[in-house]
Order: sequence, then structure tokens, then C-alpha cells
Amino acid sequence: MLILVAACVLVDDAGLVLITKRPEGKPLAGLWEFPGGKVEACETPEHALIRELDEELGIDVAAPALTPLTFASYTYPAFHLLMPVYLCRHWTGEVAANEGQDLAWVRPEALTAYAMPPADEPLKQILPGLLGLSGDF
Ligand SMILES: Nc1nc2c([nH]c(=O)n2[C@H]2C[C@H](O)[C@@H](COP(=O)(O)OP(=O)(O)OP(=O)(O)O)O2)c(=O)[nH]1
Repeated sequence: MLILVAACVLVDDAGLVLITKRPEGKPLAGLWEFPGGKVEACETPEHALIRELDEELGIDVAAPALTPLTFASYTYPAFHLLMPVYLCRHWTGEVAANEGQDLAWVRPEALTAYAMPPADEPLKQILPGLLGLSGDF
């Protein structure tokens, strides 16, 4: 089974990236991830992400502010994850932990210090380079 999850690398003015901790009771609990979630039927990945960022973090993101950055593709025991990852540098509102989740703003090079789902391992390695080349979207 293929599961489509949209995720976002939110980058603030200082170049820090937001990661959030998966809460207890969910699969992969306690691991840090990029905000996002499953794309529902009849939703585009962009609209799923805009919805999740509003629900999880209370921020408004406009579709043009989402730039395709990279993707993850990983086989978990129960499904195969395909995860388009977008870059977002512009949003309105203050980032808040709407679901009580832990949040961390980290330097891209420091992502390797955080335990993340196995699907995210390659992303940790390539993000510093990708963000260094990504310009000012
Ligand atoms: N958001 C996000 N999900 C990730 C990442 N890496 C990774 O393996 N995943 C996996 C974990 C989950 O199996 C899946 C996301 O599903 P989820 O259950 O959190 O999505 P959701 O917010 O729609 O949750 P729910 O409605 O089912 O509770 O993608 C990541 O960096 N960000």
C-alpha cells in the first residue's frame, strides 16, 4: 500500500528549520519530523500541507509559498511512504504547538543530532546543501 504524506521544511529568517516531535500513542512516537501529514482523497499535496500547517501550527501558508524541494520514499512494514517535501520561508501568524507537540528550530546541519523516522535519514544528509542552494524564495 502506498501512503502519500506531504511535509514541509519551514525555514525562518535566521535559516533555522522547524521540526516537531511525534506524540506518544502515534506510530514512531518520540521521533522528530517535518510538519505535515497524510494527503486525503481529493486533496492536492499542497492543500493537505496548508491544512496540516494550520491545524498543527496555527500558521497560514499560501500555495505559491510552497516550493517543491525533495521527496522521501521508504518502505515501512505496513506501507510504502511517498513524501513530497516542500520548502516554505513565508507564512503569516506565529508558529504554535497547537497539538501540544514539542517544537525545535534547528540549524540544517544539526538535524543529524535528532532521532527522526528512517524515511527522513537521507533528508538530514542533503538538506544543508539543498537549503544552501535554494536562494530566497
Ligand atoms: N509529517 C511527517 N510524517 C512523516 C515524516 N517522516 C515519516 O516517516 N513520516 C510518516 C509518519 C507517519 O507514518 C506518516 C504521517 O502520518 P500521520 O499519521 O502523522 O499523519 P496525519 O497527521 O494525517 O495523522 P492522522 O490523521 O492519521 O493521525 O508519515 C515526516 O518528516 N513528517
